[in-house]
Amino acid sequence: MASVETWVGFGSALAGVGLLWSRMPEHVHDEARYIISSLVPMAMSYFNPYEQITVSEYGEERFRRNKMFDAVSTYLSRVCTGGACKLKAELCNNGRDDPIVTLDENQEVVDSFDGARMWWRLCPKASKNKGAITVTYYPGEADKPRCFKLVFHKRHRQLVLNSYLPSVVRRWRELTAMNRQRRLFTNHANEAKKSVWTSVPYNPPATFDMLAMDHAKKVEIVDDLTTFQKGKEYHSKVGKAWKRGYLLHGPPGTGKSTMIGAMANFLDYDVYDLDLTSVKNNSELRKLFLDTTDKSIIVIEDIDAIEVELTTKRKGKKAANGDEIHDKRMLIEFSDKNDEKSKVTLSGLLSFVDGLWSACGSERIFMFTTNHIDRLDPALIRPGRMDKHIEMSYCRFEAFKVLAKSYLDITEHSLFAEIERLLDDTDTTPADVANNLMLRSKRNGEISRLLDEIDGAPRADVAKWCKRKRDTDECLAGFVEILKKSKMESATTPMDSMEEAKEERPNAKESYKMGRIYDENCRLGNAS
Ligand SMILES: Nc1ncnc2c1ncn2[C@@H]1O[C@H](COP(=O)(O)OP(=O)(O)OP(=O)(O)O)[C@@H](O)[C@H]1O
Ligand SMILES: [Mg+2]
Repeated sequence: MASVETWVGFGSALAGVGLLWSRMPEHVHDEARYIISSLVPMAMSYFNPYEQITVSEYGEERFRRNKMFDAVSTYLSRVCTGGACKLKAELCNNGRDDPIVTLDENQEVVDSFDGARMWWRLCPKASKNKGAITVTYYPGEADKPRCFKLVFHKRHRQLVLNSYLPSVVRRWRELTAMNRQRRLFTNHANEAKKSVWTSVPYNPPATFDMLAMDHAKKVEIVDDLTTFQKGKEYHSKVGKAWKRGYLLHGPPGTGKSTMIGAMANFLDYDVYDLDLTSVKNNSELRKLFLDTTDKSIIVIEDIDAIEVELTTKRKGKKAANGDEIHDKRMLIEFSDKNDEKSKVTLSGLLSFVDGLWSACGSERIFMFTTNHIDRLDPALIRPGRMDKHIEMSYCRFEAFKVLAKSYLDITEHSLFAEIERLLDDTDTTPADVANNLMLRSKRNGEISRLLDEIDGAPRADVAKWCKRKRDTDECLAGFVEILKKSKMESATTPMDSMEEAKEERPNAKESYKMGRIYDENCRLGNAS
């Protein structure tokens, strides 16, 4: 009976509040609604005993990837997938047969730490404003990136912040050190037209031992790299960013790319091969640089071709005033410059090499390669800009001996003296020499005959057998003939016409570069 009275009293009180509400002026309604809406979450959080931490894939400013996200992802996939029923498996191209298994989106897993329970969930990418039209500076910015949500009891807040999360990061570092796979990254435009890195496992076969070049120069480079790698304290003592810049220059086929592979092997660093043609502007370039990791080599190949593009922008005014433009590639690029779509500038690039931004990150090596050092902007080659200029040159006898050892497994031969003389008289690249010391195409028929003869034997055995059978004398004699021919040709071709021919006929690589620039212009709608 008493309870019925209570309900009746409660009903009349509600009716009274309703009447009061309807009599109140409109602005009081708004005020009251505001107070209620701010009180509700407070009341809810008072009664809710759980707290939540979000670990987003990208930082708030969407500028760089959140390493904590990677740490949590690796940690959970190694430690907590036991109780999960929705997983994702991926086979990495690293030669291993065991797939990498990670949590699928919206799958919740439970971890325990020091007696406390932690609930983790991977939330998918979501649109910030469903149905609404959002105008953003960057395409794709309207999306909320993927994130991990960690839920735990309020009383474990200090434990989570001071012990649990640091232990997740520590475990992540241990796991990545244990399963480290060197990677080769390259940038390309994603579906949102932003340049992003993608990577593949990277195990270059090149080492310094097989690199054909002047021995003293090789030792100097190896010493330089060793000093750099051990230079953490030295760099912080002298207040210098822990980075080093190399400019590799020399004709095509002299081993510049091979040298990068050898350096990556020697230092055990990742390689970032930066393709400037797919970077829209300086801010995109900055984001790419910030997304690189420590202990890495950042490579810009053929800087002369790209640099034409960059310097044209700087020299654009001069050219617009009517100066003659001699370089064909410059003309192609010039049309691009005028519409201001591409705004990567040389100064933007250099700010990472030795400018303000170079201090972001440590233990990084910048490598620029070029076939034409004489075509580079003086700003790029001025003293102190790149720490070391390394010239990769034509193959002389010392370098030849390295190749003979690698390809033919010999250190002495009666033809060596003649080869030494001929190499001094001709400009033969190590790539040409290597090519001539390999099983040449005219022997392909011979190989297939041998394969037929020993039908059924395992391929590896056949290959070994063929290699043993290879006639070193014949190979070297053939090489001597090629060198003699090339010496005769260079003696009969007047120097001037050789230079002209070089200028007029771009080699395959230059055509490729021109094609790449042309394609880029087509993409931007500038091709004429
Ligand atoms: N110095 C060298 N030592 C050993 N091998 C070499 C050397 N130079 C070239 N080679 C051989 O020639 C091939 C091509 O060389 P590489 O790509 O390194 O030349 P590059 O200087 O980078 O040429 P480009 O200027 O065209 O990029 C290599 O795969 C390697 O087998
Ligand atoms: Mg190269």
